[in-house]
Amino acid sequence: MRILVVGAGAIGGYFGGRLLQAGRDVTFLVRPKRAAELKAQGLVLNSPHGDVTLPDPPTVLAADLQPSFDLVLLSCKAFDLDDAIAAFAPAVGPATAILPLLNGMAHLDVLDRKFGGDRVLGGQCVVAATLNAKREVVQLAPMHSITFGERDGALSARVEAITAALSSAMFEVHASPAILQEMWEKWVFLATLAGATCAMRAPVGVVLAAPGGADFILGVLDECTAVAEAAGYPPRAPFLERTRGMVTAAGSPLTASMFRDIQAGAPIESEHVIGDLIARGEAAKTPSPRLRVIFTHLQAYQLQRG
Ligand SMILES: NC(=O)C1=CN([C@@H]2O[C@H](COP(=O)(O)OP(=O)(O)OC[C@H]3O[C@@H](n4cnc5c(N)ncnc54)[C@H](OP(=O)(O)O)[C@@H]3O)[C@@H](O)[C@H]2O)C=CC1
Ligand SMILES: CC(C)(CO)C(=O)C(=O)O
Repeated sequence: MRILVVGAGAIGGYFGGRLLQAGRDVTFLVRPKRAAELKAQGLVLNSPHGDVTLPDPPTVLAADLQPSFDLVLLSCKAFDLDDAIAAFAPAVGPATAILPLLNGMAHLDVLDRKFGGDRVLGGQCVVAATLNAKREVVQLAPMHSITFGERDGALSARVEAITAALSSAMFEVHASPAILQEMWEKWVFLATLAGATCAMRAPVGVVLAAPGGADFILGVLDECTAVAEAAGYPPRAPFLERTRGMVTAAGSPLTASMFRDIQAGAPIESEHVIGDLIARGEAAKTPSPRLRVIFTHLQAYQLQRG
């Protein structure tokens, strides 16, 4: 299976790197600066599962991209989605499947409009990864999984083929018959975690130690849950139990990738992760007052970045 990984940042570099390490046919669609970095130093993964340097990984620039690939693994940030779509579109043929790993949901509509819903799978990943100053991929915690599936729940032949192609590359792969539900739950978790830790500029444990911290985090979780319910994807009880446990664990160092982006002064996916949730809630007459404050705070950060 020919796999095009769009972007070689934190998650694209991590999952694409593990696939390459496992001998899969992987090419990274990158921009010139990242192409030069990968050429010079290889793709370096620093990970609790073992460090590896993959010298001279296969890369391609948008201008040189030829049809067609079997699978596009989309790993850009939401604010780069339009550019990324323009870049990888030539790689998409009649049988290409597009598997996005972005947080949030709105990218599915954008991909559907451009390529047609039949080509677009649902997907999400769980990993904590970042690029360090040397532009190496650093995995910050052991968890690493990709969950994906047909949005109508079918266990199709291409889902089986993609499962086989992604398997045995160190990370977990789950083919899900309920991928939209899983994406909504991931969104609820991520929006709670990113919203609360970014607004308070502190990991979960520190927020909890502050007066009103637990009420604040659980209030954000309730608001995100209410929006998911209004959208027809009520989070399931085991998910809520697990999530409540994670966001109320005393002393927890847990943060979100958005928190790391703010610490680095980088752009953030505030519209995609928080703004879109508020908008969907308002459309369903489900107000999210805490999320609105968080969103204003995040947009003020974005404005100050210029
Ligand atoms: N980091 C994490 O731990 C997790 C992140 N996520 C989600 O995954 C998504 C990606 O996040 P993350 O990996 O952290 O982001 P990064 O910024 O680390 O990586 C995104 C990469 O996409 C590349 N890119 C953007 N546009 C293009 C383009 N037109 N052509 C080629 N490459 C392009 C960027 O390239 P360039 O270097 O040239 O800018 C960059 O390397 C987000 O939606 C995030 O919320 C989900 C789970 C965990
Ligand atoms: C919550 C987490 C770590 C799970 O993968 C994530 O998606 C993020 O930080 O962006």
